[in-house]
Amino acid sequence: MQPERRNMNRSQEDNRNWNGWGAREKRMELSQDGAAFICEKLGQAKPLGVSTLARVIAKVPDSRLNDSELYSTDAETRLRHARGQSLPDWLAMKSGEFGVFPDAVAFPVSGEDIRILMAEAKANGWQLIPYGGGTSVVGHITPCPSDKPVITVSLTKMNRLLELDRVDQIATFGAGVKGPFLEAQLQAHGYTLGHFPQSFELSTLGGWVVTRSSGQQSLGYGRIENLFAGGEIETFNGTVDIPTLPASSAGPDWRQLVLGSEGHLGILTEAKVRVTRVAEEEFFGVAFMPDWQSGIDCAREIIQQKLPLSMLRVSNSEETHTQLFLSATQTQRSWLNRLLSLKGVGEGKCMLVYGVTGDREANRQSYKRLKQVLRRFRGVNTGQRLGKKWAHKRFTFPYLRETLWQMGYAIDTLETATNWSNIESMTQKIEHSLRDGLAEFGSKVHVFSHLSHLYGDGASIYTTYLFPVADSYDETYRRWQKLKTTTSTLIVENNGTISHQHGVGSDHAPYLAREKGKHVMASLETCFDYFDPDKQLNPGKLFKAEQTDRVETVHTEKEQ
Ligand SMILES: Cc1cc2nc3c(=O)[nH]c(=O)nc-3n(C[C@H](O)[C@H](O)[C@H](O)COP(=O)(O)OP(=O)(O)OC[C@H]3O[C@@H](n4cnc5c(N)ncnc54)[C@H](O)[C@@H]3O)c2cc1C
Repeated sequence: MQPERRNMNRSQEDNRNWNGWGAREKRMELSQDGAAFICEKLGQAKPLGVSTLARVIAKVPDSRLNDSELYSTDAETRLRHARGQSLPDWLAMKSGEFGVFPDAVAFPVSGEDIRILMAEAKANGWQLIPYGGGTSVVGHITPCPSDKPVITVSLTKMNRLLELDRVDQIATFGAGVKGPFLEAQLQAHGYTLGHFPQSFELSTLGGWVVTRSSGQQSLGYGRIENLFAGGEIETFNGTVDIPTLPASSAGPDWRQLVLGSEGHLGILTEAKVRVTRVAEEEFFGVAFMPDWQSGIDCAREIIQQKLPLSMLRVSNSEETHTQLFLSATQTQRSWLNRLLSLKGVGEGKCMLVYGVTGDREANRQSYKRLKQVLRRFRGVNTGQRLGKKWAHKRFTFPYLRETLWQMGYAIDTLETATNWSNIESMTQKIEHSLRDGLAEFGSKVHVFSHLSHLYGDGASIYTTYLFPVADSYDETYRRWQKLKTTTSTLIVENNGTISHQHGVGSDHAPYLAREKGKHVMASLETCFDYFDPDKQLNPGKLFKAEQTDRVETVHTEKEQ
């Protein structure tokens, strides 16, 4: 590895907020109306003081590693790779109380660099944390306290399109490529991956694969598990080449183990993905349903009829109300309300956003059928104007987090997936659990949900919640923990998955055994041990050693 590889491209690093989301120069402002709406819902709040970068750099302890050309031990670089984007990560970054830092950060440029690093790690007992874009919201990349040195391995320099096979429609990328650069490289050749998570700006292909990510247009393009065709993963037991077979009945599919492996199995260096030609036409539109139940029923009908849309999401009435306050002026809201009430859609209205992607003639047919179904469920289609607005802002919403933080409000999300027959009841339970969760502290929580990804047999429920920060970071964390624990327990106890798209990391690890059962947990651990016998890869995530008691208890309940 060459010495110049040690330090990150400083301009790229410096442009990113060190203690929040995204690029430093970007913001999402809240209108006066929007701010008043939040204050009305949650009461006035007092923001917490925020630490400075210089103060945190001064707190970074000396690295336990000697200088080497394999990695950088620079304090600021270590700090910038110590945390992801969960609410606990935000509290740590804003307060400056990071807790644990990696001892070094490596910036390999090839699979060979990673093999060398892993050989050294094996010989010296170092722990390695693979790092994509650092957008995890469940504590995937935060180092756990350890008596062994910890190196975070950033894939950021492995970001090129290495091959585009037009016959097979398979593209090979360095796994560290971020969303915009991946699409730019593909679209230059007339292709797209079509994977657009809301974190698109910063998250990477490797991160998407190993966390089983889902993009906003998964309805049309498929989730990442449909797009991931194969590639190369470096493990402590050697390189594993995953072939790109279109289909196979030759035993279990190894790709399925890489998907969701969360940096435990090895480091994905190259990912081969199934791409499609850029569509002739794409548009987004918005309809309003009279109430939540008709929104759910209409969405289910669209999906079960297999109407070929690329996206569909339905907000409940609280989310619809909130979105309109945050993004539309009073004049726009009155105009919309008047129009909708003339057509029989009133107070309980629910917003349904759809995407149509394909060739013009096919789109025309899909759109015609969509409008028929909407009418059957008494929906009012407002066409593409609001859809364009949605598409324009689809990746900017995360910037609102900083604006709200500066007003004294914390924001977080929870997500699950469950069968259609359980959707209504599950949404109610989640919202109820969050809304009343801080009553004992006299604190309000504003909660709203949407169905974000839809399937023939069910859907994912994505819930956003906001609450005023308490008068200290510790107390704010305790309140978040209470909301998270109570609601996560409720989800797994009511036939929901602990995560539809964010993965397990450390925050969801305590609930995994409930979902998988004892035998699956044990066999997964055994398999991972084969590739990482000394547990050097991202320890403390996915499986939590200290959760053994809970795992046993939960298992006994489940398997009896
Ligand atoms: C504002 C916001 C919006 C989001 N929206 C969505 C969404 O719409 N859909 C969605 O699915 N998720 C979403 N997420 C969650 C997050 O973006 C995803 O989990 C994403 O897949 C993480 O990718 P990353 O490159 O940032 O990975 P990181 O956060 O860097 O790492 C995540 C995990 O992957 C491992 N890892 C990363 N790269 C590799 C590699 N090459 N080899 C082996 N292991 C690796 C890490 O060790 C870690 O365990 C959102 C997050 C935020 C903050």
